[in-house]
Amino acid sequence: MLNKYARAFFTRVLTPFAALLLRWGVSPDAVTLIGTAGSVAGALVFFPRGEFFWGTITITLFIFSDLVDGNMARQAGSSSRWGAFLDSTLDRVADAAIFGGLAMWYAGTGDNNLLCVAAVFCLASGQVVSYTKARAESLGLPCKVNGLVERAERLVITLVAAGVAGLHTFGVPYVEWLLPVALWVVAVGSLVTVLQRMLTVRREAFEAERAGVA
Ligand SMILES: CCCCCCCC/C=C\CCCCCCCC(=O)OC[C@H](COP(=O)(O)OP(=O)(O)OC[C@H]1O[C@@H](n2ccc(N)nc2=O)[C@H](O)[C@@H]1O)OC(=O)CCCCCCC/C=C\CCCCCCCC
Ligand SMILES: O=P([O-])([O-])O[C@@H]1[C@@H](O)[C@H](O)[C@@H](O)[C@H](O)[C@@H]1O
Ligand SMILES: [Mg+2]
Ligand SMILES: [Mg+2]
Repeated sequence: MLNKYARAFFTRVLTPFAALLLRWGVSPDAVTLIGTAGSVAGALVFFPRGEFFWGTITITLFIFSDLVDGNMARQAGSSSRWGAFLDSTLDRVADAAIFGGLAMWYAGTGDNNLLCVAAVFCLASGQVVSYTKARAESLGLPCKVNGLVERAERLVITLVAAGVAGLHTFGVPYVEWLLPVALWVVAVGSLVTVLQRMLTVRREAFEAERAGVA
């Protein structure tokens, strides 16, 4: 949904910045790599210590690189299969660090086994959501449904909740429940998305076989 409705807005806003980076000689691959490194560092330095506010701010600053790298490649006319592979692969790394960092907090000082399980479930199911599409496409099937909770939704729900919950450290009351709620929403939403994509690919596979496509 966000991919469909918010992408045009962010493309307009980020295009001048992407053009500036190109003028400075920065490559899209460098932006992909630096953005991932910053997101991973923000997640693994701050989240396991329960510093959700600063973790979210750091990750948010770097994660927008995922919108900038493709924008740069398109402006430069250098979009490539390698770039697409690098972008998607490193997205998985950043996602693992974000939900892994939250799981580490709940497994340690956060001391909540159930929420640790929820965070691990978000990590695993998010990777499976992405895998369903990648594997379908490798088999020549389009996987035409994106589903309820794509990556942008998983990140926005989790990061908004983590950022606001982190204000608890500064004395803001009644905000810490937001992160647990977000984790359950993302967990259930990702499960629904996996099922939506699996059913779609099943139908597409049977239709392709009936039509005699190998
Ligand atoms: C009080 C609370 C306030 C809260 C405010 C919250 C506001 C929310 C703010 C922002 C919402 C942001 C939504 C963004 C949605 C955008 C949707 C979207 O586009 O999603 C997908 C993208 C990128 O996808 P992808 O990488 O596939 O696209 P590219 O454009 O890069 O194209 C890929 C192709 O490009 C080529 N290529 C790429 C790279 C390369 N090296 N070479 C290449 O050739 C190749 O052809 C590729 O195929 O974006 C995402 O998935 C990222 C989502 C970002 C999510 C932001 C999360 C931040 C949210 C909230 C933070 C709130 C902080 C609150 C703090 C609270 C304090 C009180
Ligand atoms: O499939 P998903 O994880 O919800 O969503 C993601 C897409 O929105 C994104 O464009 C792509 O670069 C990622 O690798 C990933 O596939
Ligand atoms: Mg990108
Ligand atoms: Mg990406």
